[in-house]
Amino acid sequence: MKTPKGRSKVIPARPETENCGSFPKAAESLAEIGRGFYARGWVLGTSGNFSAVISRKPLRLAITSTGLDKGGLTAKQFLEIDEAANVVRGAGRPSAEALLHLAIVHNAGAGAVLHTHSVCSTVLSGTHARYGGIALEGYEMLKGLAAVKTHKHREWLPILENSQDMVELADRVTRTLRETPVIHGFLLQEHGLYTWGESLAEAKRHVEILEFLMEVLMRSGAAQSTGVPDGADCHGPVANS
Ligand SMILES: CSCCC(=O)C(=O)COP(=O)(O)O
Ligand SMILES: [Zn+2]
Repeated sequence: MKTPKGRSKVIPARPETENCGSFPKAAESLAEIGRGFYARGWVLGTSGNFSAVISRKPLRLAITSTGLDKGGLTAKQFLEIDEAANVVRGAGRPSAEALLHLAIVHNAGAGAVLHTHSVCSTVLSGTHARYGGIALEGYEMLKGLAAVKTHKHREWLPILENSQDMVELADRVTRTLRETPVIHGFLLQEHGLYTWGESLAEAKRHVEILEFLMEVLMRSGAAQSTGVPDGADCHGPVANS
């Protein structure tokens, strides 16, 4: 590309290429993030899975093996997979949800994909399933999502019906991402949260922001319905007779 003065313009590397090129480095960073999420209670009981793009052409992901306790996650427990979820480095089976990671990488341009199973995402994805998603609006923390500049932003977190058929589910994930390209994550009903980012750091931030906002929603609901005496209105409890 030429500048108006005819000089070649240096195009900065896209942040999404940040993870590329080093499987060991990506696995190390993902393992550290996974242990942190376990400590927060977001990936208990072997739940959750994590991946990062390490090469785009050909497509290669570092991804967790299936069935791991995330509390002691290490870099050695990661596998390298290709665009069809075949293992090309390491021994073992990749996450059962690898096809969802690939669908997100393909259709959201993600450089990293993180999946958590917090109590809040599990509860809210059930209570809000009949609305098709959760609208998050008015919170300063929304500005932690990529490209969001104001608390007035309305973030739509779609809820997809859960399934054990990963081919079918990956297909619905793909359709959701094509139909609503502005989202930063989605919920699987009574299952958990998927979010992603151009870089691993961005994906981690998105988990923290979305988990925070879901916890706020849960606690706000509880705050409104607990400690309020029967028959009370917003001016206080009814007088004792
Ligand atoms: C008790 S976790 C059930 C499976 C699941 O939803 C999950 O996130 C972990 O699956 P993986 O195959 O990645 O271990
Ligand atoms: Zn899961």
